[in-house]
Amino acid sequence: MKIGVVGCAGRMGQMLVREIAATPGCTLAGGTERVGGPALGKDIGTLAGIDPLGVTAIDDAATLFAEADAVIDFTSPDATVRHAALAAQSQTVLVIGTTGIGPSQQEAIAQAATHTPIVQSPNMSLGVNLLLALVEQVGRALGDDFDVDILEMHHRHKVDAPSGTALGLGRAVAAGRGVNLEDVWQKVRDGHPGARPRGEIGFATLRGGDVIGDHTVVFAGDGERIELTHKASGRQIYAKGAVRAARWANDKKPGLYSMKNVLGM
Ligand SMILES: NC(=O)C1=CN([C@@H]2O[C@H](COP(=O)(O)OP(=O)(O)OC[C@H]3O[C@@H](n4cnc5c(N)ncnc54)[C@H](OP(=O)(O)O)[C@@H]3O)[C@@H](O)[C@H]2O)C=CC1
Ligand SMILES: O=C(O)C1=N[C@H](C(=O)O)C[C@H](O)C1
Repeated sequence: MKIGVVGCAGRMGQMLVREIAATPGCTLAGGTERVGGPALGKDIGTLAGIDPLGVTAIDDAATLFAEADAVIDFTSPDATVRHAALAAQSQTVLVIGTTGIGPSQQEAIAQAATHTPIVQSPNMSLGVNLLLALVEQVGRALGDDFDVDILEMHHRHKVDAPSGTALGLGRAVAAGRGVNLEDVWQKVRDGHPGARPRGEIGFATLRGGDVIGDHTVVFAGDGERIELTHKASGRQIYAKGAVRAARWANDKKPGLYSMKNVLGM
């Protein structure tokens, strides 16, 4: 299976190139970077810190989509929407890990998925997807007798907040309680917000250093507290999940899928 990587010089792009090169049955179809980017023309293996692969980074995503069976995208929301349109045009499988995607961008992705299989998840790791299932179950069992806040910490370079995973965890708790996250979320507390309303789902965002990704869901009741935590110690968990998703989607009908589908959860 030929897999392409858009944003191949990024933190996740490099990890994906390494993962694809090491996966039997997969070959690298190529990689892109943005127009004018410093990685253009460089070997994507060298960029990823492995032996040269004889494939250089290009800025023409349409060519990559035409050549690849699947493309993996961990870039930025605007770029992802353009890539989803190209995937629809060429009917290429697309795996989206990019977070910080807004409602109108999400609609464009859903539209593209009517033409080709797209797997989208804010976190491709097995552990976080298990955590999503657990917090939905705990949210359902405890209801709003317990207050829920979601804490996340990431490296200093991260540009979106709260993280896509934190929002996904909030959505899972809300689903367990039978409410919409958007009706109950509190993404920032500042000044004099007053006492906590019943049913609120809060978020706390920490940024610093080289933290890869920590998430904790706190269920705080009277006299007791449950905390469910996931800590990533390497980015390979995300790359492994994304390559697995690309291979899984290869024989699927057009549609918008999640890691839940890929993992059969
Ligand atoms: N779902 C998951 O499991 C995970 C998701 N993520 C998400 O993935 C995204 C990327 O994260 P990360 O790798 O750390 O970020 P990086 O900034 O390191 O990588 C993004 C790369 O995409 C490039 N890029 C931007 N626009 C384009 C374009 N139009 N065409 C081609 N390349 C482009 C960037 O280039 P330039 O630097 O020039 O802008 C950069 O090289 C984030 O949204 C992050 O939250 C991260 C880890 C796991
Ligand atoms: O930007 C990151 O690094 C990560 N982003 C994803 C998110 O926003 O949840 C997943 C992971 O936590 C790493």
